Amino acid sequence: MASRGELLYPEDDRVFLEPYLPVLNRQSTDSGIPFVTLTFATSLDSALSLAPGVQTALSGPQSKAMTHYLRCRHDAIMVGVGTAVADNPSLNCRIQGVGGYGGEGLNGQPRPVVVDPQGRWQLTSETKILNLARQGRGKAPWIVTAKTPSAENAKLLEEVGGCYIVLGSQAQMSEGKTSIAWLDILRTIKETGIESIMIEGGGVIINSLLSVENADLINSVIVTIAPTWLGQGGVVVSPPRSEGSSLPVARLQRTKWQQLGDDVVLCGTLKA
Ligand SMILES: NC(=O)C1=CN([C@@H]2O[C@H](COP(=O)(O)OP(=O)(O)OC[C@H]3O[C@@H](n4cnc5c(N)ncnc54)[C@H](O)[C@@H]3O)[C@@H](O)[C@H]2O)C=CC1
Ligand SMILES: Nc1nc(O)c(N)c(N[C@@H]2O[C@H](COP(=O)(O)O)[C@@H](O)[C@H]2O)n1
Repeated sequence: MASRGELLYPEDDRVFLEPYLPVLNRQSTDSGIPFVTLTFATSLDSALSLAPGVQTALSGPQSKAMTHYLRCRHDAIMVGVGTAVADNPSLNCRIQGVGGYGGEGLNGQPRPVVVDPQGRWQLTSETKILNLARQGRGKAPWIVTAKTPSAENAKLLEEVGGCYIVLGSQAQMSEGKTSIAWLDILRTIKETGIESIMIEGGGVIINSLLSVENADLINSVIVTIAPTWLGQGGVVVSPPRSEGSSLPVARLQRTKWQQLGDDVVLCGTLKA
């Protein structure tokens, strides 16, 4: 029986996901980047949320439990600053038996990583990730940035054992936006000892990773499809086309479907 908000994801369902997950206890590989799983929940009109900055529950209880199982199968979990600001997420794993939720220490908890190149995320006493780290219910976050962090943010982060990863020299400015090449981000993450990472969103992150230029960095894609439409104005998954390429958008291989409650979970691979 699950307690304290713990989620249950049955053993039988776990078997289905196995071909799409990093190998358990695998040794470090020399690929230069971690195993990358892109995973998110979408509506039938490809929306992640009703509007930018609005958190929207799409997953039902079973697929939510599946997402939490994925969290315990990766060393790290990444979101963009848009998601961090909109959702104030926990980004921990609330599966029964995982460290912080009935298990020992923080064993099984992923490291939250937030991509925030311009220091938009203001940490406060209300920031859930910090409070969970303080309570031993999740790991302290790392923030990938291009800017020297504010003294207030740095203090709050360091107090719970988190840190900034400053990639200023790799950052590029275009039309007022700062971006860092995904290869640089993922290489740096791997150098810290992270062997696998699940990337949850939001829209900007997913669309840029699914562009033909970056899709090769992704091993698996696991999408929860909720049987609903969110209507116009939402944050949608619709990657840019690469006009010069023979394949203008990414396409999944080795696809499989699983029904979880009313939701459908689609798994596939991208890396050749
Ligand atoms: N349904 C689902 O599974 C999920 C839904 N969401 C929703 O998505 C929405 C947030 O999405 P977005 O606004 O698109 O924000 P986002 O979470 O994708 O963050 C975008 C920001 O991340 C930074 N960033 C992304 N790629 C970068 C790169 N290569 N280099 C440097 N910085 C980079 C930039 O500052 C960019 O503005 C929210 O409404 C949230 O609730 C978020 C995650 C999952
Ligand atoms: N799998 C999934 N289903 C949904 O319906 C969602 N809205 C999301 N959002 C992602 O989960 C994060 C919230 O996680 P916590 O429960 O706070 O740990 C949110 O920030 C999105 O990354 N995911």
